[in-house]
Amino acid sequence: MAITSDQKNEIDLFHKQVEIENPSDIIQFGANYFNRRLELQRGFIKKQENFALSKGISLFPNDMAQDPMSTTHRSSSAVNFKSPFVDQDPHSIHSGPHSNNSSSEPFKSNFNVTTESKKRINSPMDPSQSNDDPSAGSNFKRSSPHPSNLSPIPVHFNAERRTSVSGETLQPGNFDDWTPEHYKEKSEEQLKRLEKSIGKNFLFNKLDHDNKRLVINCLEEKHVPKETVIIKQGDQGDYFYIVEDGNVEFIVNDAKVSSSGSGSSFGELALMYNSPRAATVIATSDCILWALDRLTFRKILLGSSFKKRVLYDDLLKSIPVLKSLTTYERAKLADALDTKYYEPDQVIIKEGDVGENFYLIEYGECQVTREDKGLLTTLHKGDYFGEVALLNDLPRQATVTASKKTKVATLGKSGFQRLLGPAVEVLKLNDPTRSSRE
Ligand SMILES: Nc1ncnc2c1ncn2[C@@H]1O[C@@H]2COP(=O)(O)O[C@H]2[C@H]1O
Ligand SMILES: Nc1ncnc2c1ncn2[C@@H]1O[C@@H]2COP(=O)(O)O[C@H]2[C@H]1O
Repeated sequence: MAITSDQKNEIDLFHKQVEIENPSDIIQFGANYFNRRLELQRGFIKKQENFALSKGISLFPNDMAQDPMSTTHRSSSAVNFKSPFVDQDPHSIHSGPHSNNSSSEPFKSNFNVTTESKKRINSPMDPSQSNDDPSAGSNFKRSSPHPSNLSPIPVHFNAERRTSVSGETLQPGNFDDWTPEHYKEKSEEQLKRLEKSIGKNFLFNKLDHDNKRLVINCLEEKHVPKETVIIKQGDQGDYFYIVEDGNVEFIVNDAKVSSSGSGSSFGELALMYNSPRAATVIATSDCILWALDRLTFRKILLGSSFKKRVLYDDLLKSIPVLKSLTTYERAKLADALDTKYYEPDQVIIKEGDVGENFYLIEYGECQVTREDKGLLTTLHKGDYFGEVALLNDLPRQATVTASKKTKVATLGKSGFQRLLGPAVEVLKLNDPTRSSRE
C-alpha cells in the first residue's frame, strides 16, 4: 500500500532532523521528536478550537473528527492531549526537581535541550502583551545575535504541511456572531501615522472604507527591540503583522531567506492555512509593528486583500509542475496571477509572436498547432503553456487555440522569472522544443 503524502512529509521532516542533529540514541530522539510534534499539533488545534468555540464559531469541518491524526473530536469531552512520555522521560528537561513547567501548560516538552536554549526559542514576542510598557519585549531578546542559535530543537517540524482542515481552510468562514476582540479607536496621532506608513499598503488598498476603518481600529501597536523573535517557525499562528518602521529578517530551517522593512507585512500564512509558522521572523532593528489578530484577519483580509490566494489555491495545488513549491511560494505566485476566459476557436497564443505571459489551464481544452506540423498536442485542466518563449527568450514556438470554453490563470513575464522558483527547472526539463534545439 502506498503511503500518503502527509505520511511521507512527516517521515521526510524527521529524516532531515536526524541528519541535522545526528543523535546518538535514535530511539530516544525519535520518541522525543514525535512526542513534541504531537504536542505542538494538538496544542495548536486545541487552542484554536477552544478560542473559536468560545465565540460560537466552529473552525474545523466535520471531517476533522475523522482524521486519525486529530484528537479534536467535538463530541468527545474527554480528549487527552497529554503526552504519554511527559513524566517518565529521563531526557525531559521538565522531569527533574527544577521543572518550571506551569500546570496550566497543555504540554511539556521532552527534548534534550538546555533550559536556557528552550527559554530562548520558546519565547517569541507575545503579541497579547501590552506594549505600553516600553521595556516589554526586552525579555525576548536573543542572547546571541546569530539566528542559528535560536533553534537547537526541531521547531521547523512541519513548515510546509497544511493541517487537515480541508477546503474550509482558506474560506473566511462563518463569523456571523464575530465581534472584533481587539477593537480600539485609534488616536489622531496613530491614525496619521497609519495613514502615512501603511495607508498605501496593498492590503489596505483592497478594503472598502468601512472595513479599512475596522481593520485599523483592530490593529494593536507593538514596539519591539532589535533582535526580538517576533515569530518562531513551527509555532501556531496568532497574529498577522505590518511593519510601520524598522527591519525584520526571515529564517527558514536556520537559514536566512529574506528580509523586509517599513510598509511590509508578514505572518499571514499560518493564519490562512491553519498551518504552523513557516519561518522565524526576527527584528533586525528596533521595530514599530501593528498586529492584527487571527479572526479579524480571516474575517476581513482573507476575502479581500488575499482574495487571489483563496481563488487560486485549489488550482495551484492541483498542477503537477508546481508540486515542488512551498506554501509561501505558492501564495506569492497566486498574488501575481490573473484570470482570462477564452471561447472555442479563440487564439490564445500565435506562433511567432513575442511571449508576454505564461498560462495555467483552470478548465477547458486547448490545441497546440504549428504551421509546418499541424496539431502537436491537446492540453487540458492542470496543463500549462507559453513557457518556451519565456524560458528561452524566443518567439512563440506554436499557436495555442481554445477548443472548448477555457479558463486560464496568467502570469506575466516578470512574475514568471521571479515566482516560479524550483518549478522553472521542471519546466526546462519538460520543454517540448528542447531536443530540437540541442
Ligand atoms: N521564504 C519564506 N517562507 C515562509 N515564510 C516566509 C518566507 N519569507 C517570509 N515569510 C513570512 O514569514 C512568516 C512566518 O509566519 P507565517 O508562516 O504565518 O507567514 C510567514 C510569511 O509571512
Ligand atoms: N511540441 C511543441 N512545440 C512547441 N510548443 C509546444 C509544443 N507542445 C506544447 N507547446 C506549447 O505551446 C506554446 C506556444 O508558446 P511558447 O512557445 O511560449 O510555449 C509553447 C508550449 O507551451
